[in-house]
Amino acid sequence: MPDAIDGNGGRDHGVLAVDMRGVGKSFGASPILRGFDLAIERGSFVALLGASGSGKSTVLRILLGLEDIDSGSVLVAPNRTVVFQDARLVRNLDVSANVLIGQKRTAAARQVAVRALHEVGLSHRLHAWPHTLSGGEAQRVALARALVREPQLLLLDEPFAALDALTRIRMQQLVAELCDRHQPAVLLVTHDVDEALLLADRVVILREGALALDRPVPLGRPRNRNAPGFAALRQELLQILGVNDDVGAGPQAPAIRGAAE
Ligand SMILES: Nc1ncnc2c1ncn2[C@@H]1O[C@H](COP(=O)(O)OP(=O)(O)OP(=O)(O)O)[C@@H](O)[C@H]1O
Repeated sequence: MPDAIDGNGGRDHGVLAVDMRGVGKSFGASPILRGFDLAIERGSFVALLGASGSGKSTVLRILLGLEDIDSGSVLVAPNRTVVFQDARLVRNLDVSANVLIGQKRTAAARQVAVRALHEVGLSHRLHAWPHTLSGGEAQRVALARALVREPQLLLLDEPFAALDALTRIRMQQLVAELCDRHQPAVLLVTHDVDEALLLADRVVILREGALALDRPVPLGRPRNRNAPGFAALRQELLQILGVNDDVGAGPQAPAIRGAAE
């Protein structure tokens, strides 16, 4: 288990929800994290990008206490919760009971659940069964379940990856609103550079076990993809991730065009 941040340490922990220093982690002979550092201030939204297999989910699992580390130190806010790519609802519990999983089901708790479901736009589905929900609705329930815990740290592991493009946009807007209102610290793992830039105060990139970039996102809110500076930031991140997002302009394209002219 990582140690809990209690605000009494020698470092300035009172303002941090996450403080990972020099973390090393291997699976067998494969080093995944090598001297990985990440600090997240309370109330701050950080997006973690990186190639597939670079170790993003491993970072989240370490913060959840599901993986031990080999070296370094990890301090984390004790009140933390996670939303995964799939909502992980319990099939034989209705929506409001799913929101209250692990909580005492008092009348006051039920009121909190109703309020949270209202916040995510699901007041009309309080007693629905999980199998009757769309993917977007199920993720809203997962968000409501996270909200009722009033986490100091909200971990989001590609929470929109399984949703269609339009639902994804709506969910991004919802998460931006909820985080603005509740102000948890957030660590969002995503493959989507636009999503990172739309939501985060800071973007960090994991490469070869360490941070290849730790960059503030100097865009106002609410945000959209047409904001001045958005496109330039997007290019910068794609370049560091080693991605060229031109479609149809591979190395062959000019020669083929030339041959046809
Ligand atoms: N329990 C485990 N045992 C052995 N190897 C593991 C284990 N968990 C993860 N790995 C390996 O560690 C590496 C990092 O995995 P991780 O899931 O953290 O990457 P990721 O950046 O989240 O990837 P993706 O973007 O594809 O989800 C991968 O090579 C993975 O196969």
